[in-house]
Amino acid sequence: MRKLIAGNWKMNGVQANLPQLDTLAKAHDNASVDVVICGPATLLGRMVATGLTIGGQDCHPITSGAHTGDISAPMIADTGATYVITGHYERRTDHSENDALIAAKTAAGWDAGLHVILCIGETEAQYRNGETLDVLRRQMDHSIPDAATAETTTIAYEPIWAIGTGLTPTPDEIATVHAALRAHLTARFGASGTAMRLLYGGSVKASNADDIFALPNVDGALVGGASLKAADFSPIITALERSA
Ligand SMILES: O=C[C@H](O)COP(=O)(O)O
Repeated sequence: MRKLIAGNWKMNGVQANLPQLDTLAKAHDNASVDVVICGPATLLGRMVATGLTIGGQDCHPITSGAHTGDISAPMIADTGATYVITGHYERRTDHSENDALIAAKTAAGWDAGLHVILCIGETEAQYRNGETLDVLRRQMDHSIPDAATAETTTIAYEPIWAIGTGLTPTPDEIATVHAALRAHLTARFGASGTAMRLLYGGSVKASNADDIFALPNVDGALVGGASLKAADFSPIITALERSA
């Protein structure tokens, strides 16, 4: 399986930031891993023009209609983007998205021909109470539609308490969680579950990337803050290439 590194710009980025992508595109035009930037909807078309692989950060579960401010999966695909994130914790929290809605958005992404990066993760309280694996299995069972395949879907494990905090689980904890996720995916989806990429996300940076990418069942990363500047993101891409 080809590893994947995805940058999530979240609600950041205006036209003045596009040269960051030109720098990345030049530095990694022959990358041995898949490199994706999930940008703000306002910039997707311009981001596609850089030659990088581009994704959206969310999509509506239906294709069109009276939903002011929303963006559908076909609209994302129309920009030339080929990926979309669903289930990110900030969507689950800021917009009260539940697993059923995330499953519908995921299916909508597939229908539009987009590869979906579906996020799961536990809160700090759930982590402290030892509920992590139960929470993640429940999220996977209810937010990943039955039709998921390795070709259409990537799962990103993002402990909520690690997002943007500088905190990360220990390498042993990440390895334990990813092994459990892999076992669960294989039990449900067979060979496709074994081949489905599993990303780690949450405070990934150049200084911890090698340790995280060396872990079994870590097939890449979903990177937030450190994906905004080419100077920060490029060494993380290179670290993933080293591990591939
Ligand atoms: O989508 C990315 C994640 O939320 C991780 O964000 P972060 O790298 O800023 O912690």
